[in-house]
Amino acid sequence: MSVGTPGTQTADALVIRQLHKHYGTHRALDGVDLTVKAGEVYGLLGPNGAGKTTLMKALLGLQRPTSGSIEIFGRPVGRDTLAEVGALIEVPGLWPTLTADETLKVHAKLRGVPEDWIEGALRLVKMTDARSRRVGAYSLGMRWRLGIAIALLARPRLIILDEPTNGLDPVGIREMRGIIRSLAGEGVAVLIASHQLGEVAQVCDRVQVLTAGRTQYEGSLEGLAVDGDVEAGFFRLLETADAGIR
Ligand SMILES: Nc1ncnc2c1ncn2[C@@H]1O[C@H](COP(=O)(O)OP(=O)(O)OP(=O)(O)O)[C@@H](O)[C@H]1O
Repeated sequence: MSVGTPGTQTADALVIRQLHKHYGTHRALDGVDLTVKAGEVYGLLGPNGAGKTTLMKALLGLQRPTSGSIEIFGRPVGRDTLAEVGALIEVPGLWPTLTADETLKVHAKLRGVPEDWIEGALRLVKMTDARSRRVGAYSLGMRWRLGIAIALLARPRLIILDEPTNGLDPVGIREMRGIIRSLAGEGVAVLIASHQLGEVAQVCDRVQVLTAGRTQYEGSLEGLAVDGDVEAGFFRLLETADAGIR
């Protein structure tokens, strides 16, 4: 399946510069920079209240930033750029009595995409065998995969996943990682927001740690490590940032 057309335009799928969002005197985002390239998996990590949802909403055009810029494939956020974006916020609500095939047909009609694109989306999430079963009988992991297939239907070149591991068991998390890597292999840019380091970090090429709207770290996962321990480095960073706020 071809989702998007890697390499035909700029390699930067998403460029965020000096993004600020203030609610009154509260700075939910305080000068965040972030770039995700085509074929890259980027993890936005931070505790509750760090500003991840605020950033996602801004890049989906749901919220106007106080200042700063967001470009998707070189253009400011708007109707035409959002056609390039697929998003999955946790596990989607699905109709239990429909099969995966029927569910995707409904979404194909709603998005105005040809039905023959369904096949590729199902293959990418490894659901061709389960396509004729009713969604009500699916495990949470299968529902998540169907959610991804829905997000992929319109062949987006940038995928945004908010807390993708919520509720998934270890098998589901492993499958999720495999699917995310396949997407990146197809040239899709993937932005994952999560408050969990362990469950998503392994799949990321680069991560950014955000606390209270500020970037505390950006770079490779290894660079976050203290004495070779990435998790220890992550928690030390959160504690240091927390102490700075108090
Ligand atoms: N509409 C709003 N009005 C005022 N403050 C808000 C509003 N939305 C978010 N905030 C505040 O902005 C900060 C960032 O919130 P945000 O939801 O973006 O964080 P988050 O990292 O997504 O956290 P969570 O994982 O809990 O969703 C928080 O302090 C939150 O209370």
